[in-house]
Amino acid sequence: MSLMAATSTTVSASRLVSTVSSTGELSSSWSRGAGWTSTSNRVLFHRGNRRRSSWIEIRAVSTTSTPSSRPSADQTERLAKLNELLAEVAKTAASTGPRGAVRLAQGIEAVASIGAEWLLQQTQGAQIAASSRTPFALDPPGPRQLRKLFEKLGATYIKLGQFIASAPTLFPDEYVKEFQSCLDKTPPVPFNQIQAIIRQDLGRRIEDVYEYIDPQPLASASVAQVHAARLKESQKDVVIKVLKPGVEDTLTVDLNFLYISAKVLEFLNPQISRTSLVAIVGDIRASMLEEVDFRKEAVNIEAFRNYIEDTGSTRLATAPFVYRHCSSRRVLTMERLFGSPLTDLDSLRSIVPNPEATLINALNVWFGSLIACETFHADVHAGNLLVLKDGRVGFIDFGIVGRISPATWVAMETFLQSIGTNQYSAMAKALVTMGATAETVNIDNFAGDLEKIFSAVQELDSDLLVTAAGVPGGATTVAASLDFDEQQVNALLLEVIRVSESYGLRFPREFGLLLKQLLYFDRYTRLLAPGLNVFDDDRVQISAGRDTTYYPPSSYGSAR
Ligand SMILES: Nc1ncnc2c1ncn2[C@@H]1O[C@H](COP(=O)(O)OP(=O)(O)OP(=O)(O)O)[C@@H](O)[C@H]1O
Repeated sequence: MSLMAATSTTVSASRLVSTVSSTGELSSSWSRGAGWTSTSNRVLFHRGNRRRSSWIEIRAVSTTSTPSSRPSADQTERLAKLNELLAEVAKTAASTGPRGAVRLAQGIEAVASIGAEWLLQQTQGAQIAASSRTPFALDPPGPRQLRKLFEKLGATYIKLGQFIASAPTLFPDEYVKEFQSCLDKTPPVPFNQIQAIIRQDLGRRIEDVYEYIDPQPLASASVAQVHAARLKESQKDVVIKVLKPGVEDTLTVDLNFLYISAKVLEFLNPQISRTSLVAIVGDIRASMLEEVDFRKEAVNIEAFRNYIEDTGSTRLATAPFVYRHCSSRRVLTMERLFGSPLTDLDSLRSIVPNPEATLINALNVWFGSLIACETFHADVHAGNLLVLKDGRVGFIDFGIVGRISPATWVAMETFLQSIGTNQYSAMAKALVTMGATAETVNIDNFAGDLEKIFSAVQELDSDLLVTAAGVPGGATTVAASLDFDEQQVNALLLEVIRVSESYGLRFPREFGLLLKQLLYFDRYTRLLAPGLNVFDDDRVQISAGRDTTYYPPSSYGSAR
């Protein structure tokens, strides 16, 4: 294929026009005067009109001399790929429409403000260095700036940040660690906008469905806002989770952008395609779209409720009943659970004198759901596990769920049992089964490395117990020590993954999600029931869904 044949395509979209001339010059322009032009070694970005315009030029500097002006087969192929990519960019940009331009402006503003902050810090650093006559080294923008940028960019990027934090099998350590603290607290949307969404989605007058809705939200995060309410007919107390306005638009634009970025990255660095970047983007896309469709969350909640009923454990645990007649894609009306977060030790002790039984039951119910339900609750943190006034454990927020295949679960089971019994060879074999690899792994060496990691954990445990014991019963202080502990959990998870990867293993994302949840439970246990070892206690049924025995809270002296 000749160069000209490969590049003589014209791509057009409603607003963005991208052309490739017969001389090989590629150009693109928006109808309002912005655009870009590229030749083989130069890209010019243009913005403005005839009177005022500005150009940015990016020049490719070749480090090797070109022996001949005839393109090689490789170059021709890349040019053809570039052409395909441009066609895809144009198509995606067109489908994104004017929302894209607005979002682009927001993006530029966010980048500029984080950039300015970074520049200020560097300038201050340089001034201090100059006055103290010490050498100054520029601190390049890194994970911290990216995390702050994501927080500024809102919903999609905050979720993306949380995805990165939950996927140490896919992303580098420093980013996984930094994104653990990606804040998902955004100012509430005015109540009249929330009412408008409820009205539109339910297609009824609010006063016909609800006795009242508290205008003051219970919670407001980037994607949803939660309001307490009461149903009109049944007079039941409920909460309404409402998708914030504009979230879907932002998501469409941002996901398109992510998709294009993945494509561009793959084009620029073909090595990347080997790490299946597009598959990762697909995973991100699917999990985000699931989280903003509350009908999916309703299905997850109901599956969990059915499982609780089928296993006869309704006296021990619950999840909110979903009121389907007043729920939709953007509105989720569910039973309001009154309780205290599992980590609020003071309130917890006033409800259940001995929290150990409550915790064991929560664990057994959750383990059981891993196999019995199609999805498992993959976001059981302090705020999403409530201890209700009657002593039951309430599971809320089924927005993030994981799926685990039976094959992975079998290996996971062996892995968990080996943690409890310190059998590192068994642990190494289980990890090799889960992490697909064509290489032959030296099990003895791998087991030795794992042993080093897990012995370090024993030391962490004693640190944690001292922290917890030194607290004079205040819930805030206990929560603070848990925050600290979260970092340790993540560090341990990252360590297991890093060592495994050094043996050529790559785990599915579900492994990371599952292991992280288990480690959290392990940490909670050490606070709430120091005598219990999650991984090696007969009362904890890791063998999910098989002969699960539940322990009546009375047998451990707790009140219900
Ligand atoms: N069924 C419920 N009963 C009582 N309170 C609830 C219920 N559902 C949600 N809440 C309250 O609303 C808060 C936010 O709910 P939820 O976690 O479902 O939303 P979210 O937007 O996914 O928040 P995040 O991801 O930050 O946890 C909860 O922490 C809890 O305080």
